[in-house]
Amino acid sequence: MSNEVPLLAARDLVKTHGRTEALRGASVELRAGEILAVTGASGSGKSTLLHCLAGIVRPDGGSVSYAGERLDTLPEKRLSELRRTEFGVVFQFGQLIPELTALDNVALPLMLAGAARGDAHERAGEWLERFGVRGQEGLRPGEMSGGQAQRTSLARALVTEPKVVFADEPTGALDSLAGEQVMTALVHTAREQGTAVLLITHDAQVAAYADREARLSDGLVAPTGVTV
Ligand SMILES: Nc1ncnc2c1ncn2[C@@H]1O[C@H](COP(=O)(O)OP(=O)(O)OP(=O)(O)O)[C@@H](O)[C@H]1O
Repeated sequence: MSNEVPLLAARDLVKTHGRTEALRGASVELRAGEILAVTGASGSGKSTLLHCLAGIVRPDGGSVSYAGERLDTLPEKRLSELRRTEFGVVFQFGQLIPELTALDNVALPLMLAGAARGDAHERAGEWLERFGVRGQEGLRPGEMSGGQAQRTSLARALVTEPKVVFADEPTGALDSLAGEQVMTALVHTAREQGTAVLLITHDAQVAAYADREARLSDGLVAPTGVTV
């Protein structure tokens, strides 16, 4: 283990959904620029861990710190600002806005951050090009292939140049070729930008793209992180 201060750290996280203890004292760290795969069986608590780390859900116990700041106790206003400026998220089913074109979907986070429409569109176009979604800027998500839509989601997650991208099974709905293209694009861009990635997957081939693996089992992270 390095002595470097982690960018994001969860300690002894507990989260209960009704009677289900999704997390039972899970601890995990993510360093700046690191790609960490969180793996584990279905129901082991992977998504719940991601939601707590990304400040989407507050844990019932334990702590989450981002760059030395406690997220779990942060007022909602500051938390949503942090999510908007420092974090990007990608889910299994892209979750693009179906009524908006690819260009507008990617421009949206910039406009929410105050960018003018023209500037936001220009940068969104550049990011779509980086992710190989060239010439499809005017398509709506339903008119794109799964891989194109997911690469558009990556562009949307990275367009604000966040410090951390949270990716929950980003290839889970794709065939293996499209999945490889998505992972290659994500890893390449994260390395280039120095973006840390918390990648949830149950697929060993996807986990192999990461620097390190943390395995969840019944709401706990296995004692030693496995290096891949
Ligand atoms: N909103 C919720 N309400 C009730 N139970 C929930 C909720 N979210 C998660 N759970 C339960 O908590 C446990 C952990 O779920 P979680 O989605 O975090 O696991 P996971 O490892 O991501 O699973 P999968 O790989 O199937 O997505 C599961 O037993 C799940 O059924």
